[in-house]
Amino acid sequence: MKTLVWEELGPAEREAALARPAQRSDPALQDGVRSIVDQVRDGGWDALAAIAERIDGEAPRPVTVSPIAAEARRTLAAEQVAAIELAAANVRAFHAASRPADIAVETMPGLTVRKLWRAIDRVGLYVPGGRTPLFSTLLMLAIPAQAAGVRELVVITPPRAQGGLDPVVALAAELSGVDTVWTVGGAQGIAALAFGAGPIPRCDKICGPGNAWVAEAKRLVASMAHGPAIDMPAGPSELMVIADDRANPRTVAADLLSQAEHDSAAQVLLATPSQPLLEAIRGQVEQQVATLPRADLARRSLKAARFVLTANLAAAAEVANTYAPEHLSLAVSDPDALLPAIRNAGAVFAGCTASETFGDYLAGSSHVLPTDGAARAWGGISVYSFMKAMSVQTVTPAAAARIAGPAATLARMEGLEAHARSADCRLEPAA
Ligand SMILES: NC(=O)c1ccc[n+]([C@@H]2O[C@H](COP(=O)([O-])OP(=O)(O)OC[C@H]3O[C@@H](n4cnc5c(N)ncnc54)[C@H](O)[C@@H]3O)[C@@H](O)[C@H]2O)c1
Ligand SMILES: N[C@H](CO)Cc1c[nH]c[nH+]1
Ligand SMILES: [Zn+2]
Repeated sequence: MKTLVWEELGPAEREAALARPAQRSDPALQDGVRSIVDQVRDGGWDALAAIAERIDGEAPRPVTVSPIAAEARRTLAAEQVAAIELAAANVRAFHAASRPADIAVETMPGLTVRKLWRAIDRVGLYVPGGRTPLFSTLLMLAIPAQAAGVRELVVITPPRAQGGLDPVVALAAELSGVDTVWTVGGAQGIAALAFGAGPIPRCDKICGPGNAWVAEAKRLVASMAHGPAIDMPAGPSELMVIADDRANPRTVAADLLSQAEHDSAAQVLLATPSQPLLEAIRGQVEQQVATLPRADLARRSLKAARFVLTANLAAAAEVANTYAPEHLSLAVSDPDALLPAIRNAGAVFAGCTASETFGDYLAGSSHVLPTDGAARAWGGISVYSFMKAMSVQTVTPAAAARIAGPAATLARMEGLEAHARSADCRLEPAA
């Protein structure tokens, strides 16, 4: 947990201070991912099965979720099932309300342009499960995809350590309207979704977060010829907290640790104008981390933590905009006053009673969010992630007669005679 005084840093030091953990862009990892992706693309199912067995202990299997979900309902406590159902209901409500509306604009009399939203045909969803099955991520992906109307979802997740599909993942799948989950993960799973492998069909787009292997594999397949689209860079978790002296150090420390426990490559940051608060939060982090079941993982992540002392809250907001965190908590007494200054963040938690954990599980928005600075240009998963807009032009004969001349003129100005003649044809009476 490094402390930095923002005003004392020059531009290069500021950039270095806000760098992501180096392990996320390890060249050996990138080479490893490329090798896996190439093998699966060229070798299909046999290569996929061999790699999956070597890395995760078993070949991919399509698992029908209903019997396993039924077992989960029998074995889980009623409050556990109720909590998942609550999360699913909130995520569904938010995304159903977020569906985009088609529009029609008459740009000139008789000339109408519509924007029509259409769902993507086939989308691959990655549900992380290396350390612990993140069943909540299945809700956060599949429910928005269903709200968008995707025809076919191909869902994959790593097998459990003891093999097979986790029952709670099966229950989350059932609640999200997904009937089959493939037990395959990592870069090999992403390659299978990207290029197809045996019965796993190639997908038009791959959505979902994961560790550095998964994030790098998505980046790579999207850059390859005939590769799929991807949702966004969504790698190891990040949280920045902006706090003023009204913030509770215990709560802020708990929030920081909530993301540090995800991954040794996760990163958490604090920006505050209050030195006493900064020190109090540091003390709380040190105290609380010792009591966590995942203390080792969190401690490794905390090595890349940054505690930034700023001149004021406006400067803290600029630190956030420069870093562009996946999650940004505004642990300040007047979050609405600070919000207009925030431009770059995947999700914002406004005020001390808002919690990153609420967003992770059940507020309603998706917790699949851009990391590694991608929040400068990307938003998190929404129904838009699973749709594209197509324009439709309709023209009355009278409007065609009015616009054919200017269109032909523009075409000839670009030296494109065939375009011009195509416009000119619209001046002729219909046959
Ligand atoms: N950005 C987001 O929206 C978001 C949301 C949820 C979770 N996350 C992140 O997802 C990640 C989940 O990570 P995880 O590891 O638990 O699960 P994961 O499913 O992402 O990755 C596990 C897989 O990685 C592969 N792998 C691991 N080590 C490997 C190695 N040495 N060689 C080859 N392959 C290897 C294996 O195939 C394994 O099954 C965390 O980093 C978490 O922070 C991010
Ligand atoms: N915080 C993660 C996104 O970075 C999502 C998650 C899933 N489960 C718990 N948290
Ligand atoms: Zn989380």
